[in-house]
Amino acid sequence: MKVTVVGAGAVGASCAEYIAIKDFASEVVLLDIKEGVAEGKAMDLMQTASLNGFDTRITGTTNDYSKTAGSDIAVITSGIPRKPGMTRDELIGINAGIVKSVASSLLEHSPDTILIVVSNPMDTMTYLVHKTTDLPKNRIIGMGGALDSARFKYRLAEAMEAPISDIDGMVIGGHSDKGMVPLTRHATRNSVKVSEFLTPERLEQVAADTKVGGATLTKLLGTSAWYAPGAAVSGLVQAIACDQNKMFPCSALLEGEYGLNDISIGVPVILGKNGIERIVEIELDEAEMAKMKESAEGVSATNGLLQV
Ligand SMILES: NC(=O)C1=CN([C@@H]2O[C@H](COP(=O)(O)OP(=O)(O)OC[C@H]3O[C@@H](n4cnc5c(N)ncnc54)[C@H](O)[C@@H]3O)[C@@H](O)[C@H]2O)C=CC1
Ligand SMILES: O=C([O-])CC(=O)C(=O)O
Repeated sequence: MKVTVVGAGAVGASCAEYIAIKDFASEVVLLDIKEGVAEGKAMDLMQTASLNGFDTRITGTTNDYSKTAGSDIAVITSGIPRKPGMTRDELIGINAGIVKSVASSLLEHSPDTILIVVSNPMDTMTYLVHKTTDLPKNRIIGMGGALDSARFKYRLAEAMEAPISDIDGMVIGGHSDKGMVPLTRHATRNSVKVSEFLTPERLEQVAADTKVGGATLTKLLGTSAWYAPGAAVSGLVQAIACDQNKMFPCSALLEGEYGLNDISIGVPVILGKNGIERIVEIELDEAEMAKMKESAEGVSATNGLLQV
């Protein structure tokens, strides 16, 4: 199993590290345009192999796509991150060009690969890859909901003073401060609805904190987060590589599901060896459906800024 990660920055390197530590891939190739950076990070990570007990071989390359040939899965993290006070949408001008050319170079050398898009604004970058490549829709996956759901569970556990392993919950919709739709009504602590433990006001606060999870970290760090994003990507990669049939909310191209068309947005999907094995349509109530519709309008407006 060969995995390429384009962008050896904060998220790319974290993602490579988690993939290696989980030890399910034979090879991870890191690629970056900055001379020597991918090679350096790959070497540094390889020097953790005997300490962390993995056999995955990590190599780095400066923009040589021939080294990525035959990748089963390729992750796109190349592009600029936001700074405090910015929205993810503001990154579109620079990141669209990068994501489009990276996807095309990857496919030249790995025509059968499954692409995972991470660069922001992620739903729109995923849509861009759908529009500019001829890959079937199951092989283009946007990562956002897995991360947002992890943050939702963190906030729920914090509010309930419960261990995170007790909590289950999911965030769908667009990966943006306003567009996320935390499914509070469906969230549970060991199968018991979270509304049994928390007041409606506290649950509102949990949802609000979840939605600005990325912005909160960006303010603290001066750039956006990387540990949880890297871990979330590694979870998707593992589900595909190991044909786990695991369910994650991912940005997927919709053709009528949830009443939406011609948009890539976060919905629950089953991930296995073919990428998106299927989209899961869960029953949403009127309020949840209205939030999803509003979220989709936001993503569509950003898609409208693309020049494709
Ligand atoms: N979807 C999600 O949930 C998340 C998305 N992100 C996004 O991921 C992206 C990367 O974030 P960070 O790793 O923190 O940024 P970073 O600045 O640390 O790393 C980005 C890397 O991309 C490289 N790069 C730029 N153009 C390239 C090209 N044409 N080919 C190859 N490499 C290229 C840069 O040299 C840099 O090393 C950002 O757009 C950020 O907003 C970050 C966290 C979560
Ligand atoms: O907040 C950002 O810009 C990066 C990101 O998407 C996240 O951490 O959720």
